Amino acid sequence: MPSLFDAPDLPRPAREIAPGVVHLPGALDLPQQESLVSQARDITRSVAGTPVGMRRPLIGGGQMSVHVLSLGHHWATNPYRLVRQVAGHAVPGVPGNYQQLAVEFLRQAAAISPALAPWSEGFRAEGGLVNYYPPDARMGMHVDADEPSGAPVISLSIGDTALFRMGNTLNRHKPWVDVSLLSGDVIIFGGPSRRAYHGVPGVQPGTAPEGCGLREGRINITIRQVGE
Ligand SMILES: O=C(O)CCC(=O)C(=O)O
Ligand SMILES: [Fe+2]
Repeated sequence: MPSLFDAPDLPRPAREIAPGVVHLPGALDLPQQESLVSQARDITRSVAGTPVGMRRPLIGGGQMSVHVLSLGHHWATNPYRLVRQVAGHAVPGVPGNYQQLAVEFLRQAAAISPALAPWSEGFRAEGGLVNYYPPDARMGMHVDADEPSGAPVISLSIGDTALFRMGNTLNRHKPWVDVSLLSGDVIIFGGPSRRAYHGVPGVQPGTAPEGCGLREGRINITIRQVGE
């Protein structure tokens, strides 16, 4: 679906794509991307085959095409609640470097979007999700409603280019804004868009740059504050 994606040679300034949503193109250099991928891979391996390992969650009637690893806490069902361990297996912690990255990108984003300014100090990286998108994966429109906190979500993209769709707070339909996320791009969403619908309609296979740490597919890391 290349027609969905921007021409790769267009200038890509840092900008607010919707109220409280800031795109920081190329915010992570290749060595940073490579080391985040290798760190995520080590964590994933350390819990592989356990109930807190990377998995493809069931949602509604189907199974997600994206593989998900929870960091810091895990959402259990029946009853729906935050847990720190599953069947005796501890959920892997949030790596310390996520806190520093979150604060750095929040400051950059707050300088562009006044709605994010209240969060440029005091953010706590209490939870994280590592999403792995195989080349044909996608993520449907949804709201990130699991965290009681209204703090912004800091979202890092590594690997294949993704089409990211930021919608509205009312429903999963238009109006929305589409933006191509290249390897190393960061999106921060908060303020009036913290509970907006968003999703990833597709990933462009074969676009991961040499040296990012991934040969194919895409990794998305989100860093989240959970409590108020
Ligand atoms: O992969 C992305 O860029 C978005 C991921 C996302 O929306 C989520 O994990 O809640
Ligand atoms: Fe999300």
